[in-house]
Amino acid sequence: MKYKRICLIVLDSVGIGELPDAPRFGDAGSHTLGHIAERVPALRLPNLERLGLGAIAPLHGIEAARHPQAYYGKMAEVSVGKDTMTGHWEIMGLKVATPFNVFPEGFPMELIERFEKETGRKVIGNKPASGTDILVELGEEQMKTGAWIVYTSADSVFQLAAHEEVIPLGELYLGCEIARKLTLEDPYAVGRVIARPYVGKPGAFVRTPNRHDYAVKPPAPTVMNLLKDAGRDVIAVGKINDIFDGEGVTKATPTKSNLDGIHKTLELLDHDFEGLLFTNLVDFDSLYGHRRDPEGYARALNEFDEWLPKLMEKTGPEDLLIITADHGNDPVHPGTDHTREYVPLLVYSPSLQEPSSLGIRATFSDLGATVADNFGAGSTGNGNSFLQQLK
Ligand SMILES: O=P(O)(O)O[C@H]1O[C@H](CO)[C@@H](O)[C@H]1O
Ligand SMILES: [Mn+2]
Ligand SMILES: [Mn+2]
Repeated sequence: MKYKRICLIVLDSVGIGELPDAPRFGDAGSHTLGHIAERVPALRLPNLERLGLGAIAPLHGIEAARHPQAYYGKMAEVSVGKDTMTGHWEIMGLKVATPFNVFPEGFPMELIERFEKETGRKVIGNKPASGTDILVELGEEQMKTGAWIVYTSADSVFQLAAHEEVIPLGELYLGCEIARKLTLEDPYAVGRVIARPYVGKPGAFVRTPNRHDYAVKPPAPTVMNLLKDAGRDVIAVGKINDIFDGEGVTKATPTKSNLDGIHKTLELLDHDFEGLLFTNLVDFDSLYGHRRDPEGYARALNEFDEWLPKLMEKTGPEDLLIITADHGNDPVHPGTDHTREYVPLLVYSPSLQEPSSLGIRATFSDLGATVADNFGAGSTGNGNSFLQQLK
C-alpha cells in the first residue's frame, strides 16, 4: 500500500474540451472550462493553477504552471454515454458498452398508464425538458390537479417533480419507488428515477434539496466493491452512494450543496481511515451547467478553488488527493444537456517530489485501476494504473 488514504473529488460536469467522438453526441466544439474562462475573463483559479490545471489545456486567465504541484493530465471516456452514472462507473473500472435507454418522445403510454394506476395520480408532461422550465410550464397545473409531473432529458432518467405541499415528500418517494420497480428492466431499463421536489408559488417555484436518485446497480463489481471486499473503507460523500446504489460503499453521507460536500470531506479527513473517500460536488452540473449559467459556474469554481488549500492541508504525505470530473456540461453550448468531453486529472500529495504530466489517459478507468493497484485490491479488467509513475 503506497498511500493510506485516497480522497477522490469529482467536480460534476467540469469537462476540459471535446473528445474526438464529440460530434457523434452533438457536442463538437464543447469545452466546459475553456468556455467559462472565456465568458468570464475575470475568472482566476490560483490554487487549481498551482496544481497544474492550466498545464492540461490552455484556459483564459489560468497559467500553465512551470512546476505544477500535482501530476496532471486529462482522461477520455470510452463508454457510450455522457451521463453521471456512466462517467462515475467508468472512473471505478467499468466500461458501459450498451447505452441506457433514452426517451426523446417521452415514455410509452402503457408505462405511464401503469404508473398512474399504481400511484392513483394522473401524469402530466411526459417529455424531455429542463427541470426548471417544466415547473414554469406545469407547476400551477400540478397545484390545481395534484397530477405528477413526469419528464426526462437526453439522459436515461425518469424524473418525477412534485410540489411538496401538494404531494408530500413521503408520497413522492413512494411514487419514485413504484417508477423504479416498473422501469428496472427491459423494455424500459431506465438508468435513474429521480425525485424532484419543489416549493413556492406560480412564477417563483424553487426546487428543494430533497432530491433523491434511484439508480440501477452497476452491472459488474467496481473498484469500490474490490476495496470493500479487501477490507478497506469506502466512504461516499454526496451523490456517490446513489450513483452506485450503495454497491461497494462502507459509509455514506449525503450533502446539500458543494460547500456542504467540501465541509463534510474536510471533516472526514480529520478521521483516520484506510481506503477511499469519494466525493461528488454536483452544483457545478445541476445549478449552473444545465442552467447554461457561465457566471454562476465560474463562481462555483472560484468557491472550490478557495477551499482547495484546506483540502491540500489535510492531505498528508501518506495520502493522495485526486480531482477529476465525470463528463462535461458546457454552459455556452446549445441545449441544456451534458457534453462529451475529456475530464481533467490532478493528483496531489505533499510527498510527491516533482510532479509532471500523466498525459492523455485512454479511459477514465485508469483512475480506478490506480486506486485498486494502490490497495492491492485486484482489477476490474479495465484501465491501466499510473501508480508507479507517482514519485
Ligand atoms: O434539468 P434538470 O431537472 O436539472 O435535469 C438534469 O438533471 C438530470 C440528472 O442529473 C439530467 O438528466 C438533467 O435532465
Ligand atoms: Mn454528472
Ligand atoms: Mn447533469
